[in-house]
Amino acid sequence: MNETINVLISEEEVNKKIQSLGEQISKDYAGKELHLICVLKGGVFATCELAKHISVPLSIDFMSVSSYGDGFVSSGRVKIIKDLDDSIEGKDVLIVEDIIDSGNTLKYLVDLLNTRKPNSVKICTLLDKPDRRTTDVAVDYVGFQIPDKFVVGYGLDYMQKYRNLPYIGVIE
Ligand SMILES: O=P(O)(O)OC[C@H]1O[C@H](OP(=O)(O)OP(=O)(O)O)[C@H](O)[C@@H]1O
Ligand code: HPA
Ligand SMILES: [Mg+2]
Repeated sequence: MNETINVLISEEEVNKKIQSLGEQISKDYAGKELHLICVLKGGVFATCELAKHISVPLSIDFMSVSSYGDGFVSSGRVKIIKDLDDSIEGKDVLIVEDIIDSGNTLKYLVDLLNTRKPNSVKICTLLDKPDRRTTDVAVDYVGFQIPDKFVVGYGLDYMQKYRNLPYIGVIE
């Protein structure tokens, strides 16, 4: 079955926003090196686009976590599918996500990464759905706040589909 998808945030708006986030992050980390952590799978498009607009030296590592399975609602259990390859000890870490919804995933990740003695841990998310938050997490860089709708595109999936849409859409 094919779902109907309406555009919520256009490709141009998304790309412009990520560019400005990259410029802000470059200013904030001037004189430092940055270690980006891409949260797979959803964070992959935002991470790649953001990295292109960051001008301080950076490295990238990948962690794969999952809590939604194929549904619209978080299972509440965050499962590590793939851990980081490299140590983050002493590094300035920036976690890059596609969305913060309940907050379960980022809360779990921040708590986990903080046990590994990084110099700092900050969060950048393309989308923030504040109405759905059940766990408090401090987010440092937000692209867009969105209403309580299930969105797809730019890394976000519904049953593993639609991640490749170059815009943010809403399933109706
Ligand atoms: O704030 P939360 O309620 O935790 O929701 C946000 C998380 O859910 C999605 O990932 P998902 O677990 O579906 O895995 P995926 O990235 O592989 O699609 C999304 O990419 C975030 O990582
Ligand atoms: O709105 C969403 N869409 C896709 N995946 C998600 N994971 C959390 N929220 C969402
Ligand atoms: Mg994800």
